[in-house]
Amino acid sequence: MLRYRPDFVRSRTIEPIRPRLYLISPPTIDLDAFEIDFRNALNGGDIACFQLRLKDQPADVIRAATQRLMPIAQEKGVAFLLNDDPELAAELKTDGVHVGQKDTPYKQARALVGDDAIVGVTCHDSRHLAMTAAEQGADYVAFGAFYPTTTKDAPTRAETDLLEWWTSLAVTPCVAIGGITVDNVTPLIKSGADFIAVSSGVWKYSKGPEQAVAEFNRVIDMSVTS
Ligand SMILES: Cc1ncc(COP(=O)(O)OP(=O)(O)O)c(N)n1
Ligand SMILES: Cc1nc(C(=O)O)sc1CCOP(=O)(O)O
Ligand SMILES: [Mg+2]
Repeated sequence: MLRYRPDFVRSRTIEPIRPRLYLISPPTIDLDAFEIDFRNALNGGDIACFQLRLKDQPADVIRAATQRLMPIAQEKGVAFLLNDDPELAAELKTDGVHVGQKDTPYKQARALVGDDAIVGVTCHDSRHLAMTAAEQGADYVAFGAFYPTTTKDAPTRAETDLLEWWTSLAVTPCVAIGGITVDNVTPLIKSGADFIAVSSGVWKYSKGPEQAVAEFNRVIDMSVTS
């Protein structure tokens, strides 16, 4: 099966890495209205992947959103991941799934979606959780929340030294998440985050999602060259 996969392997070279944007949906959406925002965001510039994170929505709502949005993402080479539910991800043949510490455990999620799919794991601010997830074979580990966020009641705050530590020793890529905006993303880029996960910083950007994605990419390009 063809799967859309960003390069979830970091080679350790002296070249600075260029982090990529990891888009996360709002927790609830009106599908017709969101499709327009989504298309606009995808037109804004480079995006590695998109996570459909419709919290506590019925499976049929998630099915309908996936069937509508996944082809749009894949057409642009953007991997489509489902949050929380590896069984539904397997049924819908998404490119991957993201699981947290209170969701299906990594090994079970992997068994459900198969070896070709992307499986990412929330590791909060924990080195131990990240090492465990990476050893088990996770495609990425996610650290957060780096900044205050109103999207989720995030249980931990992560600091940039965690990214520096992780990227100095691990090859499994790391995702930085939580309250990230175009105005506060630079320290995360400088600390080595491989992926920058953003929800409200794109969907609630004053100039709209297309400009937000363009601006994130501009800041990323500036930060890796300066
Ligand atoms: C990329 C990414 N990182 C972290 C999370 C949070 O997952 P989780 O802790 O399971 O919380 P919910 O998102 O399910 O509320 C994520 N979804 N994506
Ligand atoms: C889904 C999620 N997980 C977090 C964690 O800390 O694990 S923070 C978060 C919210 C991300 O949305 P925004 O970019 O709007 O802050
Ligand atoms: Mg979860």
